[in-house]
Amino acid sequence: MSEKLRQLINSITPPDEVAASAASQHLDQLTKPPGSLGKLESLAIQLAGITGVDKPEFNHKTVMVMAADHGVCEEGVSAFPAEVTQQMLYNMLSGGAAINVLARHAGADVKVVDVGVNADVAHPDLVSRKVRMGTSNMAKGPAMLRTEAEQAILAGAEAVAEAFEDGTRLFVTGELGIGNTTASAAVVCALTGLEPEVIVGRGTGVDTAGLARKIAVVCRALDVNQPDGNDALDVLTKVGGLEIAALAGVILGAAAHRCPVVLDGFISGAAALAARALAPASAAYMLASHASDERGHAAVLRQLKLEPMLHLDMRLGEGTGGALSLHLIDAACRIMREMATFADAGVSDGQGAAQR
Ligand SMILES: Cc1cc2ncn([C@H]3O[C@H](COP(=O)(O)O)[C@@H](O)[C@H]3O)c2cc1C
Ligand SMILES: O=C(O)c1cccnc1
Repeated sequence: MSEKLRQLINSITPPDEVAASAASQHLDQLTKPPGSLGKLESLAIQLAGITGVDKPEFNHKTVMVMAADHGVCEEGVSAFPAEVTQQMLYNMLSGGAAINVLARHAGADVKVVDVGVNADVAHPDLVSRKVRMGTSNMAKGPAMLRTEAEQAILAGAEAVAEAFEDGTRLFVTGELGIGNTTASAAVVCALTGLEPEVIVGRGTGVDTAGLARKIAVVCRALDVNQPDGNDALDVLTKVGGLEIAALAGVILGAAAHRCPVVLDGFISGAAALAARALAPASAAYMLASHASDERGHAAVLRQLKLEPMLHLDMRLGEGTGGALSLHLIDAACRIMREMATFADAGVSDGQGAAQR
């Protein structure tokens, strides 16, 4: 492992327990029965611990979209052709993709990073950090070199560092890459030991024959490459994707900067498992936005011990579920800052009353 990656991993420290406990005490003084705001309360406490500020406010949020192509597409694992990655990339750079709309609606920026799109893409708003022109077909051999997986992780972490310099204090994981639900499924199976039959899903919507082909391809990729489940870098190298590795870097980078990182769907979940394996302390900085309809996502969230905020039957990726959950994060922060306490409002608290 490179010195740079080791330094990144070592710079991640546990959240601030003092700020988390101050947030918890503040919540109990607000004019409501204790705990009655449910998950908004645990969210507020987690955000305080992450930032070290008892009443945090996130004025600058960024969806980090990592984009790359997949050699495994030649096995017929997606309902869409591989060129859609570059076509959608231009759509996203023009502001017309779902993530552009939902990020605008939530007041967040979108930063698009090319870590491995199989085309020369040039656009003033595109961050070009191309490691290579897409992965090799993992059904036939390793998807990439170990050094390339490391380079992709660092590209994600460096994109976070730049956004942090520009003022971003909360990150959302997003991605684009036709074929990436296949690579993500292989990563999840390799890291957790779960069977492809329970993890591989329909992605963009392959039919039943396509699903069977996808499962067989993931089985073959695991068999051919024998990734070491105890070595996340080996897993990303052999059956991963450049954008999946870069997303692991986004997560590690956010944790290193003590910023919350909101996970989107299945692909983000695979990256989160890899990030946690590389740096267990990063787990405390993760928030699960939604439960994706992709088969396997529920198992990924169980492995990560995360509960999703939203259940909207979405299965798009790009960071769309993450962007929607920002409304709840902002709501939790406003509760902390704006709600009156029992003392402020002259409302009797439950202390003197008969216990329920
Ligand atoms: C038009 C379009 C827009 C998308 N935006 C995100 N994805 C999502 O679907 C792809 C993964 O699914 P699979 O593994 O089945 O190829 C990724 O690009 C992911 O970001 C899209 C897919 C399509 C077709
Ligand atoms: O859950 C996701 O992130 C997802 C599911 C299907 C296709 N693309 C992304």
